[in-house]
Amino acid sequence: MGKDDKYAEELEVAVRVVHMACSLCQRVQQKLVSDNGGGGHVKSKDDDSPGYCCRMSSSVKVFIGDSSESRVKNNYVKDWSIQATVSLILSETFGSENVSIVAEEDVQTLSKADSEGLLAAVVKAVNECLAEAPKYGLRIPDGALGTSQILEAISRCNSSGGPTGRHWVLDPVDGTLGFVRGDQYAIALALIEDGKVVLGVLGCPNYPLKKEKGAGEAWMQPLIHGNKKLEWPNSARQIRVSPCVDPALATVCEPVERANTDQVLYSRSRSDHGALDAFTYCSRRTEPMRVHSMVKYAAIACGDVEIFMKFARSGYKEKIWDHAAAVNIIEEAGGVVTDAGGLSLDFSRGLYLEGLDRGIVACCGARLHKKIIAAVYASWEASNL
Ligand SMILES: Nc1ncnc2c1ncn2[C@@H]1O[C@H](COP(=O)(O)OS(=O)(=O)O)[C@@H](OP(=O)(O)O)[C@H]1O
Ligand SMILES: [Mg+2]
Ligand SMILES: [Mg+2]
Ligand SMILES: [Mg+2]
Repeated sequence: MGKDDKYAEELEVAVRVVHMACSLCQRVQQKLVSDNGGGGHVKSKDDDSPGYCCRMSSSVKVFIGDSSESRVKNNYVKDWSIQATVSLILSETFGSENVSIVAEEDVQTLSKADSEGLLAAVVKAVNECLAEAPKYGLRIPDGALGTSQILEAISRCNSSGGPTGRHWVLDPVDGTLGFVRGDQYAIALALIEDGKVVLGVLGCPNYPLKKEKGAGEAWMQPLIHGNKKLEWPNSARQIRVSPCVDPALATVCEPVERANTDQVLYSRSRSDHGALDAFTYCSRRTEPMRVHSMVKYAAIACGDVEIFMKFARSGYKEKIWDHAAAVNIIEEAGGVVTDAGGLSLDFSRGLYLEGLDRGIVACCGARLHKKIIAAVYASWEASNL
């Protein structure tokens, strides 16, 4: 989160609306986990790619895979609901003509004739969520909202960002698999102005709060379940990245799903060239911390781990909503995030992180980052010999 006064109102609203979204997600996840007896039914993509299955409740069978056809849409009710809620609150606060939103979910599936049930569920969830808004100190539209208003709110999030102007960037729920497993997920809202991320808020309802340190311009605070005085920013405490500069002592944070990461650079670096292996190099001390979602970045920002590297498989283009809020928080907490070539991520070129060199390297500080980039180069060059 940037604390620049220029964005004080935006940050205030972003924190509050992400709180509301967390509250919605917690209700849904608790029900999900209790219905399926603990979330342990979900198989990973590694086990059964691409169409592994998960039982969400006694009556619903869920298929999750890489293609949208195999997703069970019910699981996206919360995503659409959060997207609608954020869109409505931002429009109400700043005026819809001033609000441009880039967000993950589209409205097509929901608008189809056979999606009446889904749409009804979204309308119900949004109205329930909005009813809580005053407790979070947020202004809401008058009266209960109907389907057309909610569809409109979701479809308004159709901006594709770009190099000029202000654009909100939203991932309503990041880490879908973590969510259905009853595990880690995140709600991510950022503001980009003229191509730069100027504030980011990450809601991580299942991430434990423990560290008592910090001095940066990033904060973490416990989730507050809407009461008259939302204790933001009073109950927030500043966070700071780990001071570690030695790769041999650093802990790496990894995705849970190996299918989401390259394994290209990873396996190349493990070939017989005797090359420095960037991955083993920086994970000698402990086992990697494997968590779903942008919580990986949050873990660096608050000093729990030191390194996160993501080298997506070739052909996969990273979307800005999967990184914007988290990158801002790491940087404000003293960390560094670049591509594998050492250049800053470019949020100014639309929906995707265009021009990304191989992948993303996030570290707790510049000194460690420099060493990791050098290690990645060494692995890369050796593997291309
Ligand atoms: N093939 C592939 N390669 C790389 N990245 C992908 C891929 N497919 C999906 N995604 C994006 O990854 C987001 C989830 O990543 P995670 O780090 O949470 O994955 S993991 O659950 O820890 O394995 C996930 O975000 P959400 O859709 O918001 O959950 C996707 O944006
Ligand atoms: Mg995501
Ligand atoms: Mg998402
Ligand atoms: Mg998704």
